[in-house]
Amino acid sequence: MNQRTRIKICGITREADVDAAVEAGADAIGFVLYPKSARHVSIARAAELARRLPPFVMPVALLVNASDAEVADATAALPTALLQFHGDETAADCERARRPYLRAGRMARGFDLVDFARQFSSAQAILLDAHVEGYGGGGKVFDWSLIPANVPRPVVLSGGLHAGNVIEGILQVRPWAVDVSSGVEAAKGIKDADLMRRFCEAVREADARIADSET
Ligand SMILES: O=C(O)c1ccccc1NCC(=O)[C@H](O)[C@H](O)COP(=O)(O)O
Repeated sequence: MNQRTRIKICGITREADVDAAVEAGADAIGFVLYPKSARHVSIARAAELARRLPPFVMPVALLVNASDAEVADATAALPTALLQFHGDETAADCERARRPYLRAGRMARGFDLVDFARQFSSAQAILLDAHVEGYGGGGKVFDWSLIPANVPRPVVLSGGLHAGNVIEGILQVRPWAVDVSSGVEAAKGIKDADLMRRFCEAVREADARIADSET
């Protein structure tokens, strides 16, 4: 049973936001390597920011339909990073990286998440995001009732989360982890320390309610 919902804060571009996210309680920090994103950082910049992370806080390198060369550059520059494939990558594409990875699934009515999770059986987890233009980071909540009970991989709940809805999301979905970007921002790529703190506090509140309900 997942006693503590892990927290990923994504789209970090500044040193102060790395430090504030860690202080707030993030378990993982996402760096968007997708050039078309407003939260994009270069591989070198992501490596520079990742060097600020203390032990036990994981960097996540986020890729969208990157070339094998780009993936190789990212894994060389970020040797401890978990990869997150957030485009149209196949399981073979993801596995060629030979690195633990998350695979994003963009939830929409008719999307067969169980089959998708079976396809990506080598993924550490499936990150469930809303189906938005530009692949991700859209700040949009999807219908959590679309998530079946029998997903055969750990689930990361994502898409439009914030301090005001994450408790409900955790109680309803019971994910392994939650992921947030827009919901803790002052502007795209500019995180708000107070919003990050409140988000992580809300996740702790959800975990406490679950623990109480099981005693
Ligand atoms: O964050 C982006 O700009 C982005 C762009 C393209 C693909 C993925 C992207 N982010 C991936 C993430 O893991 C986000 O945290 C996730 O989509 C949730 O974002 P939000 O709904 O803004 O919390």
